[in-house]
Amino acid sequence: MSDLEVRDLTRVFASGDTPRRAVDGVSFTATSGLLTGFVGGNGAGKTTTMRMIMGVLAITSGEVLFDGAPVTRNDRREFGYMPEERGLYPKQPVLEQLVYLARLRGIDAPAARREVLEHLDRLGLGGRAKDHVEKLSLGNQQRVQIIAAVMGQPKALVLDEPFSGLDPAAVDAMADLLREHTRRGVPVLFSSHQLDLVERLCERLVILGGGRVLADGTPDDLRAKGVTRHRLVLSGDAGFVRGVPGVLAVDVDGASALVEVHDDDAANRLLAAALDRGAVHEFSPVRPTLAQIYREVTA
Ligand SMILES: Nc1ncnc2c1ncn2[C@@H]1O[C@H](COP(=O)(O)OP(=O)(O)OP(=O)(O)O)[C@@H](O)[C@H]1O
Repeated sequence: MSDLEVRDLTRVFASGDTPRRAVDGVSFTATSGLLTGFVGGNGAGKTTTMRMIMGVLAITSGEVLFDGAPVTRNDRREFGYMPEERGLYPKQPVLEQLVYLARLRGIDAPAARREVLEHLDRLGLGGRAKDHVEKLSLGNQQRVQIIAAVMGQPKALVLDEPFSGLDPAAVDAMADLLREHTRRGVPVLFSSHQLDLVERLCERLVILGGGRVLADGTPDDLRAKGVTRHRLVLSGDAGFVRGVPGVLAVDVDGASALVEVHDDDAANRLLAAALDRGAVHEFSPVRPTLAQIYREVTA
């Protein structure tokens, strides 16, 4: 069971006269056996962080640890990496290319062929083994890229946007595949802009903004820190909620309102005012979605 950890990781790009801190003191752990989602807006620093983890970009300061010790070249050789710039050769057949990549990882030829064919079948590409990569749709090329990253029992997986461009069936197949790796005790770190997907899949989350960690924890931890909203459903019009002190009306639609209450007193005032007007059919907390938490922490 080996965690992948970054400590105070920083990368400064010298662009003209004004150096830019694209990653600025980032620390987090991708725990072994868990799926960690890495989210953040465009330019937040996710790709730069992953490149430093993989050693394809020099670190300005800070460190990357694997299994509690500074990561070595040999460790990284055994990590599965899916880079942002997809690195397939367009004019080489799929099977040949994947077998070649597997052999670079030290897998012998028959085992490599067996593993590649199994993965192709699993991801619905069994009939495309002899096609050149360039003949595949972008989503199917993405599946090939994923296979390239997960072959040969990697010790950790670092995947930059592995789900982008995949259809729902491929997302499910891919999620199953990643879970198999977490079950082996491997840390899996993946970046994504698809918050609904991250919410569904991840056991841990790291939210990055402006090169810094804005929030880090399990989805439940982050939800507990977010603002809880309440849904109020009445028999009559709910528009009065707009005038209750300490209550922010997020959405009012006829007899139903979604509100944020600042404290328990405001909640009591709201409920009393509602009861004065007639029957209250529902007054219940609404768990914040990851998208809502994301908006709050990146605001
Ligand atoms: N080689 C480079 N030279 C100069 N600046 C760079 C370089 N690579 C990245 N940057 C800058 O670093 C910042 C972080 O970029 P990065 O690609 O890591 O973000 P990201 O979170 O992966 O974004 P996206 O979601 O858009 O892929 C951006 O402002 C980017 O312009």
